[in-house]
Amino acid sequence: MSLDQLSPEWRQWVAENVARGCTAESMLPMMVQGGLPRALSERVLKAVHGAAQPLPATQALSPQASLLAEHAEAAQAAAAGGQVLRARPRPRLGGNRLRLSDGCELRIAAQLDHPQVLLYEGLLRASECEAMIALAETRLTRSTVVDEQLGEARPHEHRTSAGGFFQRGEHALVARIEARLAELLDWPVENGEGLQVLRYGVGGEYRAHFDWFNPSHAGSERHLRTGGQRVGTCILYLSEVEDGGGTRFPSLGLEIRPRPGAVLYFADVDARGVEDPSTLHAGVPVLAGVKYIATKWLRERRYG
Ligand SMILES: O=C(O)CCC(=O)C(=O)O
Ligand SMILES: [Fe+2]
Repeated sequence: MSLDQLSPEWRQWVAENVARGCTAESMLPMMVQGGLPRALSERVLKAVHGAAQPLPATQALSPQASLLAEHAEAAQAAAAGGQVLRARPRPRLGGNRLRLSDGCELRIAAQLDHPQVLLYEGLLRASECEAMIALAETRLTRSTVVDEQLGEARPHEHRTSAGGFFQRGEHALVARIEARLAELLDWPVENGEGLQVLRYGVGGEYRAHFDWFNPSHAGSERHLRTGGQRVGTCILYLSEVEDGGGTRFPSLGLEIRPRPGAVLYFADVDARGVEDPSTLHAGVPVLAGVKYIATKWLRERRYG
């Protein structure tokens, strides 16, 4: 059957959207835009929309709890008249403790539903945090921000950190972290930007900003062309910071304090896939010590 020709991620996407009651007309453009051949997408949609029952999603890929929560959110969005524009990662929500296929054990430390924010502890061991810092140390340069009009990266007084980029899979450790995140968030490795390690000294900060590209800014176009919108952000905390250096969401009154090995995930878009202004966030100034984090932005589609 045509469904067998889809990757597990696409099978699950199809299953969820059929279960949500999305029409073939709304799903087809998203499949084609996501890189599936049109003829195959049409065959799949014909097959699934002809079926009396929604397709069961596989347990292994998505714990039931995660599916239910996501469905409830989508149902709410649909009830509010919203149409699902983009898919987004599906962070694992089931169970206080999670085990990934490479044996990594995590704990869900905090969860917020709107916007979707998850704090997982235990993504990295202490030795892995130290190894990431050591790998990055040789390539740290002054961080930049994207110019709103030109789309170019340039240093800015609002972002006083030093950073170093890693290509996807550049080192075994980088690849291992990427595989864990992909499994934890149920989002393909290929849709992720490379990991970026940031170092903030005392006074270093990243003032309030959005990670999504503002579609109304001229400079966003060239970024959106490759990989589409940023749909999720991962911040991996690599060091113990003596004082300050939290990640703060001013409109939520929420601040996450750095804890080595933990990862903060938040969805940059709401359940319909629309850029979410409540994700405004900042790296607050470091008051004592040094803050190291690794950031990964997840794109709507295959990136690079
Ligand atoms: O430093 C932080 O805690 C936040 C970093 C951040 O927002 C980013 O790199 O986009
Ligand atoms: Fe950010």
